[in-house]
Amino acid sequence: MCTAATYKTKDFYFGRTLDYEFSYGDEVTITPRNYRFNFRHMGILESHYAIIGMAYVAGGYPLYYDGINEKGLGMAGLNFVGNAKFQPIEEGRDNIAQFEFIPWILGRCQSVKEARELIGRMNLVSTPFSEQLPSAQLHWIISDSEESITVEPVAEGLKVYDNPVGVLTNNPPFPQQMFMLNNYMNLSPRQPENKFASELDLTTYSRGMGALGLPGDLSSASRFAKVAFTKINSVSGNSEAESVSQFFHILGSVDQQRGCCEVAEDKYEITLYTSCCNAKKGIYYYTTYDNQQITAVDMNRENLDGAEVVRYPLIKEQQINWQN
Ligand SMILES: C[C@H](CCC(=O)NCCS(=O)(=O)O)[C@H]1CC[C@H]2[C@@H]3[C@H](O)C[C@@H]4C[C@H](O)CC[C@]4(C)[C@H]3C[C@H](O)[C@]12C
Repeated sequence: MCTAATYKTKDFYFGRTLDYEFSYGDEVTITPRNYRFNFRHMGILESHYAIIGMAYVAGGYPLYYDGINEKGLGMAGLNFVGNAKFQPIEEGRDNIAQFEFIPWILGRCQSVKEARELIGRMNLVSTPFSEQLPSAQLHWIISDSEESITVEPVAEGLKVYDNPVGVLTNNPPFPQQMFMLNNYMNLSPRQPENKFASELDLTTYSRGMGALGLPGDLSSASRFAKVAFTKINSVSGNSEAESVSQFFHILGSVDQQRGCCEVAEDKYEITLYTSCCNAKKGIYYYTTYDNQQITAVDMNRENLDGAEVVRYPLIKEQQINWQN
């Protein structure tokens, strides 16, 4: 399972948790403007917006899981297993392989509005990256500081939904996730009043009772509600440190601890990494399961006019700051 979220203070933040039972070899990867993207059905894109994000780099090619571009647009792919369907190649449309979707959008669009236009001409096809890396069944969130959309490749084609919460998890399809928020409309960060029975002397015996009923399990539908509630009620200062800190707390509300989600005997899904991008400044912050110290990579400290990807292997070991 995975969870993605947006957050706005003075700047705009975009990030995700990546929950899985193994890592492909994730690296913070910067693709500068002149890296030649060779699209399988669309030819070569000689120059494009620079991108920073998490990727598995295979044979020099950045297979992005999530990222932002230099214009402040963010995009993340999350599992959508069983529902994701890719189309056959169609003449006259922009045929984009599933693994090319993130560079196609982040390389060419400044905003969600522009992304909608490109997606309108697009046909998402299942051309695999390689025999060893077949198409992943994903759906995507695309966000800028003003709005978010969810893109779902289903049997009928690509569905694009407005995403007013700025949150995405996994199954079921997005309209159902949104519908289920109706179940929680009564929840509040404030203490409840006794509406149950006036003749009973019911009291608030604990803080936090206004959100009693907010799910805490790791299912995708529960994480959707939990992170939406946390994000929407979040309060933080505007500074970079306060915003980044609050963002990690928002995604921390759906963190997966080893042992709580068994996927096979003795195999557990865990939060492999959590990311938080300052989309305005081009900074990719992350923590990993064993390293809760925030690490940052700033795309603007690299030569964005270059032609080769720049890779930062994750610092995965715990960094304890001893005080004595
Ligand atoms: C496994 C990841 C999604 C994690 C997730 O959503 N887990 C939820 C589990 S559950 O179903 O809901 O139970 C996805 C997100 C991005 C994916 C990667 C990216 O799409 C980039 C390439 C794409 C290639 O086609 C396959 C390898 C790959 C490198 C993908 C491997 C894997 O499918 C990733 C890493």
